[in-house]
Amino acid sequence: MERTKEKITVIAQAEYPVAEIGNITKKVRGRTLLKNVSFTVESGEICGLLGPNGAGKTTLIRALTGLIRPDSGDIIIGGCSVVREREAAVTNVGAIVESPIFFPYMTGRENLENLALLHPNLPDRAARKRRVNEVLEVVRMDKRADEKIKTYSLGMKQRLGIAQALLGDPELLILDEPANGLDPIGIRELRELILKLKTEFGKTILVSSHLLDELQKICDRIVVIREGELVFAGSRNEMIGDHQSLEDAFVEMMTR
Ligand SMILES: Nc1ncnc2c1ncn2[C@@H]1O[C@H](COP(=O)(O)OP(=O)(O)OP(=O)(O)O)[C@@H](O)[C@H]1O
Repeated sequence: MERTKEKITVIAQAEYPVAEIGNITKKVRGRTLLKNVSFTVESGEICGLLGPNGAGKTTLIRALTGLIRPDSGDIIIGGCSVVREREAAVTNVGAIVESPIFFPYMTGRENLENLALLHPNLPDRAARKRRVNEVLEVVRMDKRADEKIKTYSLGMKQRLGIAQALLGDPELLILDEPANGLDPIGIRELRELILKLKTEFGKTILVSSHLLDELQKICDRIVVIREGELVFAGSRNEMIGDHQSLEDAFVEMMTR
């Protein structure tokens, strides 16, 4: 009997998208930043969000994290509406939006323990300490956790940012331009971490970047927006089609 129940839960999880963006429009001072954007992010996938400068990627990510409210349409994350049940919906999301901000004179661990106070599912000190240890290990920052942030490289800060995003064990992890400013070693470490989060921890990840080679290496699906409108949503291989690379396909799509 118990086994049947477990099975049903697993099937149900796999059947529904982790995030459903349904026809969202956002206007600011008469200007349309997002226009009827719809797509889904499926469970366990890495979805790349692409678009030229000013396309609306960060605006879309701000809507997904509940920082701004769409004028129309809805976003459902983990079954909860960001518009109608904002708090419940955003507990299903962990995000780094551009470079994460930490207190430089505190250690990585102290910063995370502070941020863990914001999570309702980490009610006591022992639970917070345990979770902070876990996420530090996942991002391979456990050995440097007791050093001050001001001694960290950008790559280490980005990994700590991902650790912060994982604190609440979210269904959906959103990374806005996480590779910005990283050197090739930092980019490789970040790529390995993102892939590990998918394969070992089953995370669903939405990642925006202008580094199309990187997205080609890690993404299962691609969503492209331009001037606030969706121009493509499909598998990475569908997007590449007959082109040599994702970059070629993207440039062709943008100049068509
Ligand atoms: N609060 C705001 N008020 C007015 N315009 C805004 C506001 N926020 C963003 N914009 C404009 O909306 C457009 C989309 O911005 P957004 O930051 O979402 O683009 P992006 O795709 O993330 O760009 P980039 O790749 O350069 O980071 C830009 O033209 C930007 O100037």
